[in-house]
Amino acid sequence: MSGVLEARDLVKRFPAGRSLFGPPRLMTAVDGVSLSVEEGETLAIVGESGCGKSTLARLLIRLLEPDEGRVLLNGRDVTHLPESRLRPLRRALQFIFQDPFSSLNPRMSVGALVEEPMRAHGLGTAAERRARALALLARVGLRPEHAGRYPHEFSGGQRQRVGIARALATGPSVLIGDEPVSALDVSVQAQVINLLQDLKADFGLTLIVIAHDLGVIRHMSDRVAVMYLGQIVELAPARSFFAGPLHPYARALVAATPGAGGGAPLKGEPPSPADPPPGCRFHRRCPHAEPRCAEGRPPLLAVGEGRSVACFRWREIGAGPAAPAAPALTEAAAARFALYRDALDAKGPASAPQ
Ligand SMILES: Nc1ncnc2c1ncn2[C@@H]1O[C@H](COP(=O)(O)OP(=O)(O)OP(=O)(O)O)[C@@H](O)[C@H]1O
Repeated sequence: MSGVLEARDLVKRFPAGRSLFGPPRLMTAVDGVSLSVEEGETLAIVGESGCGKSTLARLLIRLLEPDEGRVLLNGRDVTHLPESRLRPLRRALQFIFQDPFSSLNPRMSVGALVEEPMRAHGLGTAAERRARALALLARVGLRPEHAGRYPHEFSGGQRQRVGIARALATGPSVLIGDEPVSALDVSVQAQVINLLQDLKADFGLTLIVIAHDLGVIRHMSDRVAVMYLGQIVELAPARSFFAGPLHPYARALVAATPGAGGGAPLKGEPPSPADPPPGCRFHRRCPHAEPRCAEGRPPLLAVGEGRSVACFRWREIGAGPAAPAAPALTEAAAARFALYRDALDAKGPASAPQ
């Protein structure tokens, strides 16, 4: 595997209101993130609301320009390419939005919505675009007659399928899903996750998935990056992460997952990114904190077996009482995944899923 997308020391600041005197205040939404997304993997980015997941994803696909650091696509520095030269990158990196309804133009038919990115990128003739749109709609489980209908005529799951077909239209190599299933009913979530998994295999895609739900992430990711207040605090293969996270924040996140059997709950709210604590940003909420944690920022260190952790005490914590293991999918959810797969095998993708 090689790095498709690489972040090097990315920093992104936003205005954080005005102070009475002096310059406008800034908050650092992404604070020194380095990361390599490997070809063909599914990388999950997790963390509490506001920790910078979406900002990081937007930096990676150059929907935002960083204040510091670099973004590399297939080894090429694309950090400061002007919009006029971002066309190939826009083709290669596509976004799946959380709320498919708000991301789809209600006045366009579904067929036209899937054709539009191809037209925008000057791909194929009108007939070729039409044929490809129909093929993509079929591939995501919609029928040819759906092409003439409008987004409001579809269920949430079907609209997300349209969003996925549209994202695939330009032949991207990387798909980024920002909470791609969190707006959907639980039963439909499983179908869309399985669809993404199948598409990933068929099209040789690399997936970056932002999600709150660790059950979803456990089911679909190869690696997990945990963010806290703009920084990555743990990066690990999903299997070892879910067998026992090392960073105290990651352990608390996993322990808080329904079905994980509890464990030390997270104390308090995350601090404001406009006024982060010194040292380790988690130390005020950390049950393992000691004085040095308030003084210096622990670096994200490789600790073997492809894992990295930003904690001075990871070794003692890892060797301590068993880490909370993330719950497996509930039996009901697992059965739904299996059912969906069976249905696809038996009838093909046009079996009108929700
Ligand atoms: N365009 C913007 N202008 C000002 N502040 C922003 C902007 N975008 C994000 N922020 C702030 O940056 C921080 C990180 O936001 P971001 O959306 O990246 O977090 P997140 O982890 O994706 O959160 P969520 O899970 O709630 O979407 C938040 O404090 C947010 O308010």
